Amino acid sequence: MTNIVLFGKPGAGKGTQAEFLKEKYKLTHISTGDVFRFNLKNDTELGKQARVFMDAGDLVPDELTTKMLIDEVNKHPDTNGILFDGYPRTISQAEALDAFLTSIGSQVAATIALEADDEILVQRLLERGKTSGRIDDQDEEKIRNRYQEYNEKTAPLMNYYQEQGKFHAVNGIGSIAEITERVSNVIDNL
Ligand SMILES: Nc1ncnc2c1ncn2[C@@H]1O[C@H](COP(=O)(O)OP(=O)(O)O)[C@@H](O)[C@H]1O
Repeated sequence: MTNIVLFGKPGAGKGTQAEFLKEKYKLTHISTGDVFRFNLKNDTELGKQARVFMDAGDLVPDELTTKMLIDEVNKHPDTNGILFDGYPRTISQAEALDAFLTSIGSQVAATIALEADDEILVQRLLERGKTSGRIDDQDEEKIRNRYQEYNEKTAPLMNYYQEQGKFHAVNGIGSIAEITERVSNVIDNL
């Protein structure tokens, strides 16, 4: 299994790139944000538990998120590899992911970060909020809260993966195709 973690701030383009990369490398794309939104929409028990956190732009608690993530991965026993989008977002999640992948005889092959300037990203999210219906994209204060969550809880993961020699940064500004090309260069050289 070639497991890739797509890493980046809210709005950095993880979901957009994932759509191309999953086709190109025949990977299973798991977006924790999408799984949560699906559960919210269908008003499942998980959705009910996650809603308050998501609507505020806070992270959903690790235990709930990790359980959901493992359930998703287990739905694809024969996959070539997983493209993780939005997970892990905390050190505790990264450790849980490592432990889980080790338990199935696998590992993270690489973490690829899409880098972009905060101000550009906030504008992108506000644009997306006009059409996506996502509550967390419509309010600048909630967006700023997501960046704060990112800086406090998610940014430390860069070090975590750097120490393992698995961290690769890619310039996330450019056309979608240009960025796919940059990410592909990293994957092709693994
Ligand atoms: N790994 C995670 N841990 C905790 N909460 C998460 C995780 N992934 C997604 N969420 C929740 O879902 C929301 C939306 O996720 P996502 O679409 O990936 O966000 P963004 O567009 O901000 O990158 C997050 O703000 C958070 O509340």
